[in-house]
Amino acid sequence: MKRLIPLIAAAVAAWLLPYGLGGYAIHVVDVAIIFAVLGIGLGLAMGVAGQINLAQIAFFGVGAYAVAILTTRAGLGFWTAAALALLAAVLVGLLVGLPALRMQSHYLGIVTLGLALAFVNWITNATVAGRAEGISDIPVPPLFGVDLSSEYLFYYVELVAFALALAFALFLTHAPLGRRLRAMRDDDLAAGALGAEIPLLRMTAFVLSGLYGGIAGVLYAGLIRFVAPETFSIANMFLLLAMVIIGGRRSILGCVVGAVALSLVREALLDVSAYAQLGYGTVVVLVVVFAPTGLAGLPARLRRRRAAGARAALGPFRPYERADAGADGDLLEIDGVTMRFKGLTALDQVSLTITAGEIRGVVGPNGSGKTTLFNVVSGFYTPTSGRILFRGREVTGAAPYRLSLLGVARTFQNLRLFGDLTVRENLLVGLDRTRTRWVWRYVALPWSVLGFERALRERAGELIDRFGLRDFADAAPRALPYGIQRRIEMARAMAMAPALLLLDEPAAGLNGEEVRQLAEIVRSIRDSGVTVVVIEHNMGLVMSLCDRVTVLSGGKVIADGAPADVAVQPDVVAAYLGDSMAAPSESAVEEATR
Ligand SMILES: Nc1ncnc2c1ncn2[C@@H]1O[C@H](COP(=O)(O)OP(=O)(O)OP(=O)(O)O)[C@@H](O)[C@H]1O
Repeated sequence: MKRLIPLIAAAVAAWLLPYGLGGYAIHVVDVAIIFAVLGIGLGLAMGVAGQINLAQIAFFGVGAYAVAILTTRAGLGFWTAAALALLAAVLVGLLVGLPALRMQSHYLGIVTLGLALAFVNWITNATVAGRAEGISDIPVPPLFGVDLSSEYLFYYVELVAFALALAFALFLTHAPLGRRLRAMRDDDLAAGALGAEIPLLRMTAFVLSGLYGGIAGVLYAGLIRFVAPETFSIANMFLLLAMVIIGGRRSILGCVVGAVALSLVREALLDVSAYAQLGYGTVVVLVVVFAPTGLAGLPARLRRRRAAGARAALGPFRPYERADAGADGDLLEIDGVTMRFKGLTALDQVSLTITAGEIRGVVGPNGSGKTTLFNVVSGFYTPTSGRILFRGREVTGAAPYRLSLLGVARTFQNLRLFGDLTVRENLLVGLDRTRTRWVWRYVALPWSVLGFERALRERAGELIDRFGLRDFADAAPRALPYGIQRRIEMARAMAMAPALLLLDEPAAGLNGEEVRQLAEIVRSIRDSGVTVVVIEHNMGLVMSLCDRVTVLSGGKVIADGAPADVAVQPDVVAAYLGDSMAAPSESAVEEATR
């Protein structure tokens, strides 16, 4: 109920607003709402999904021009034209999203800007689009006899459309899809390894942007009933960008506040518009430098600062239940895999088999190809030659998300936690095992998404307790000590309920006690029925933990067997281990397990 009160108050205030406004003021408000819808679309692509999109103004234009052309040239009714205009904007969103499959960051910025320029060029020169003069005489949208040529009445149409658009955007960003989009923004490699279909997610971001641009375009056509190229100019794209950056692109409400505020400021500064552009530019630079998360991000920044000071401790790990009968047979077969990078052969005809239920160590000197082996197995690289079979099924070259959904989980040597997601959200990304095509439910069955989210949160709570992370559940991981981050990464990998867990140097940076706890956790994971492969430089840990050890040197397997046997093989000793492993292995074991 407490939450409903501000919502009801806002709705009543919005409903009453036109009563206090003059004719020009209501026009300004109507335009501000359109920019707010555009801002939400841009925020979804740029802020939430991290896809630079300078074509938002073109999506807006496609929506508005499609209505204009279809009503005045093809004689369609306003709402039929509006539906087709939304479809057109979504399709253009898909088209503009295509380059995002291959390129990111500033390259994507340049390409989307190019596409926006191409659109302006087209509408300025095409006869069907009315060239520089634009298209006038767009019909008044009919609505059960309500006269929508009145800007006061059109305000209510906009208000309903805006409320729905805002509610849907907020719902998306707080649901599993939004979390995945944010995870992709933070680290697309890690998100892929956790089951996110990166190409489809990028397209989804642009489709959403297109849809919101289209809605804004339809509203604009209905309100102004005239379209001309200057409305969709690059200058206005930058104004839109300024709105979203100042408001806070990562927050949907921030985008709305920025859009409305700057629309009003723009009106106030109409007489000095030449200087106003300069002013927006300066404010944007100041915001980017001093408050990169915009106005909306300020409260969170302050809160986080306070949270960092709080005292919190890692709890004990609660072991998994033992699986009754462990699986047997070969889980992973690597068959003659070679991986070449230009002139360098990182893996050379590597063959090895991982049996279900074992803990396998992979050791070797720096640069011997261990991480490359993991990258090949988890789908980051497609091997130059050779085959990989997982549970008897060929998975050579399969995308990371596919392997993740099949049951391969991994951690990273240099920790790849999603820095802007909380610890709980990091685990939730791992727990979400759905495919992106599941997104139709967001439109058709939104309540089923809410139920799914509740179930995920319950399981996240259990995982947080099991890994002793209760005190940090709602903190940002990057503020936490290294040992805790490693524990979170392990929990996130286990959230995927994998059959095979690949751990890349899990003990790096840990102290003696943390290494002991790590060994306990890995054993418990194995006892629960998960097969573990661990790359490690800490020989004591390898000797005590692993059932078998594979030694790589120069990209080749030079030994494979029980730790004690491998440690004394002369070529292993010669290649890399020397006396660090062969002689004092027992004392090292003691040290690691003490
Ligand atoms: N994407 C890449 N492009 C070019 N060379 C690469 C790439 N990835 C790895 N290599 C090269 O392949 C070789 C093996 O690297 P890899 O990271 O697999 O070794 P490693 O055994 O994991 O080493 P470390 O113990 O230092 O992590 C190195 O010479 C490395 O420079």
